Amino acid sequence: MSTTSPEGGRVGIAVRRLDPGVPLPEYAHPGDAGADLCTSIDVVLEPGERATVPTGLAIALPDGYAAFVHPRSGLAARCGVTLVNAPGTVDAGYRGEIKVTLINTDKDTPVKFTRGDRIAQLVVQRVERAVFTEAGELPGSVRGEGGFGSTGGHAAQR
Ligand SMILES: O=c1ccn([C@H]2C[C@H](O)[C@@H](COP(=O)(O)OP(=O)(O)OP(=O)(O)O)O2)c(=O)[nH]1
Ligand SMILES: [Mg+2]
Repeated sequence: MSTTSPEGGRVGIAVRRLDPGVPLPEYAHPGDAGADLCTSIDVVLEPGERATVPTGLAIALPDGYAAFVHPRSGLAARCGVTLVNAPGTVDAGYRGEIKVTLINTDKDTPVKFTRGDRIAQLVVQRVERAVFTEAGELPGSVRGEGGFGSTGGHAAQR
């Protein structure tokens, strides 16, 4: 099966279930950018704890694509659960299991996930490969070297 043949205008991605009971990534609505990923295990995150959680899935992305593991905003807002490495990058050549490194940022409340719960979302994107060429000087720009808050307006400074 080709991973590059578009299906209904979408890119086709081969998915291997390492755990036969887990669902494939699924878009909850038409037009969603992220397809939900589920945990293949039961896991409890104590306050402040992180864990790398298996999804039971491996994928083969076509060359020129990458997939990014993003947090779910509902989990972040309701429970304080996010990803340590948001967004996680899944390379086109990666054939291992997709894993999700969750952290419970809440100070008091443990969060329990049961096998099959949606824990993150996968955004598939085309990506450019760059050629990095050393240069003694860079072309000028309006921003120049200003960064890291150079435009001001940070709450902590008020
Ligand atoms: O949230 C994530 C992030 C990465 N990966 C997998 C896919 C990716 O292709 C591989 C390597 O990720 P990354 O390059 O971010 O990690 P690294 O620490 O640089 O490892 P490596 O030395 O293997 O590149 O790990 C996941 O399953 N989930
Ligand atoms: Mg890497």
